[in-house]
Amino acid sequence: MSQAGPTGGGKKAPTALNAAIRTTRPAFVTAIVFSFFINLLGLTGSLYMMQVYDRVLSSRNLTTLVVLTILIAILYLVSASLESLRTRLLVRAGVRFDEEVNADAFNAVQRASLRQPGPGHVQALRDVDSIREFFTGQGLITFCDVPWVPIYIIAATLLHPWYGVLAIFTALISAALAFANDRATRPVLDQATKANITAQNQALTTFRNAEVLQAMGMVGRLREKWVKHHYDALGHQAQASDRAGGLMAGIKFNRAFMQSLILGVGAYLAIKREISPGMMIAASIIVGRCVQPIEMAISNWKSLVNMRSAYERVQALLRALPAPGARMRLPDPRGDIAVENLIVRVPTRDMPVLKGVSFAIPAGTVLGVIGPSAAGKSSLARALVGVWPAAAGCVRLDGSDLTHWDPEQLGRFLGYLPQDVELFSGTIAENIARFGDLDEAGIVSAAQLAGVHEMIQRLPEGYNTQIGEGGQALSGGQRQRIGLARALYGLPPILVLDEPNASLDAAGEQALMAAIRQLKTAGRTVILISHKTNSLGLCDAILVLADGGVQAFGPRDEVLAKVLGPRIVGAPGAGQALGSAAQPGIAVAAAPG
Ligand SMILES: Nc1ncnc2c1ncn2[C@@H]1O[C@H](COP(=O)(O)OP(=O)(O)OP(=O)(O)O)[C@@H](O)[C@H]1O
Repeated sequence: MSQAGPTGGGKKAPTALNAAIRTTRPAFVTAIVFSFFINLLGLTGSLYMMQVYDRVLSSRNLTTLVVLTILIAILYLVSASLESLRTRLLVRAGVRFDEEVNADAFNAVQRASLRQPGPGHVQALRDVDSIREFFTGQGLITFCDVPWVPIYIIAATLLHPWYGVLAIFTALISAALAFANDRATRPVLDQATKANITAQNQALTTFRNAEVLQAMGMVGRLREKWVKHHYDALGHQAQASDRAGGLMAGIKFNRAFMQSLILGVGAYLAIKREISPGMMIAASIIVGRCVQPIEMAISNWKSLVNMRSAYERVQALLRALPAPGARMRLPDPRGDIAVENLIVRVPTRDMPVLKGVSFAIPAGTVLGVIGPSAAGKSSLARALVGVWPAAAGCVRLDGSDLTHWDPEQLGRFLGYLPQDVELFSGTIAENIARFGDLDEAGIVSAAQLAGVHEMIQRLPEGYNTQIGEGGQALSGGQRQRIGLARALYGLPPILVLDEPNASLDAAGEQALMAAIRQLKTAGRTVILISHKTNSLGLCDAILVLADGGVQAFGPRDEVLAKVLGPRIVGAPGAGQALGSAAQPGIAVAAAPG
């Protein structure tokens, strides 16, 4: 096994995968010991045959036959029990293995998805399954049998040294073929797996946009893209099968010829009276069993190669995105926010999207964030809730750098409504309660605050309505309002709302304004990103972003006066003026306070 293989983590930092292997190693070692006895008992068939041929047939003694038959039945029963125990042991070890690694793998997939959104990272969870299945299924058992080939060689040698030589020769040829098989197929199978993963990911993202494909006749073109990767995978698989096919033919020849050769050699030795006919039959079985584990290993080689690639992929992911160290529990935040010279990069790009943003607001402030498209408003929202890390500078919450908080603890104090509201499969109540304990009063009051309680009550199952994958059973506006209720759940001290009114009707907007007013009364800090301007009237302060930098920041009227000129602040249509005079592309109107 390579350095990165399941038994060795090299000099690199150990991961949950190493820990899982370490925890389950005793079970695997026990399974190997069981395999020893199972293989030892595997000799009983040939010994029985030898005794029947040489003892029972020559002496015509039926009592011996009965005793031998009872004995072999007992030995077979022991062997079957050991096999069953071995399977149970491996299955339980598999569960323990999974328990050790699944949380870290899931969290690493989550971190990877934050860096680069897409379905591809989920492959790591499938990879953990393949590793577990290898270790607990036929894969490991097959390879457990290989080390006991020497037992059969010794048994064959005890029958006659020539058989020992034949057994070694046969095992060596099979091993050479297995090695050749690995060399020939591993790189191609690796490429096939990669192409397969790419094809599957592409299909996943394509079908997520099934409506767009249908409406604009894009199915054919996107299918062509998928087919390219799919054929790529098929081509590599075919190439691997071609290469393995030739070797399998060699293996078949080896097996057939050796069986005959062993019988031929046996006949010669029997004629020379060096062995009995019973020994001749037993030897052909024993030498055959030298080849069997090796052949099984060859046919399971693909699963070993796949497991090894899966292991390396998971290990690489866990190493690239290690779990952050434990954080000290900080006191519950009030909601003071200070952003200090914040530089943020899109995780997949070098170019910063926020280029030294600084501002500070005390707890209880409602801050409006405006600016043209691509100014960096959503990027700032992501940085404020700790989704995108600061490349330089920092975001402070009650004076503590955001990175000093335990994300799970911090999450309770944050309400975040992203621009693209993503709800999860489950009930409305579960979604509002963020899939935590269902605090019914809290759920209803969050829904009421978001102005969505009546709408939920009109649904057939009310709060228990299943909303389907991604909330597909709801309209865009409903999704946004339930997303708002989720953000408001538990009245967190800080709320970051990214275009919360993008899909709202007039009633929805009114509910949103009422909610912000109540949040303000309750002393919550609200960051409100909006292209719509009727919400600006509720803001205490305004931050104008442009090209990733702060263009203006301060009390609402001051900023508007600075951007628009004092004469038109608060005047009807002021937003239009801001939109055209200062920020092309934004319609900002000062709303009644
Ligand atoms: N996931 C991403 N991958 C790559 N680039 C991104 C990503 N998200 C944002 N960007 C880039 O970052 C810049 C700022 O985007 P951001 O979404 O923060 O702007 P915005 O001000 O919220 O715009 P809008 O008002 O249109 O929502 C843009 O140039 C955008 O291309």
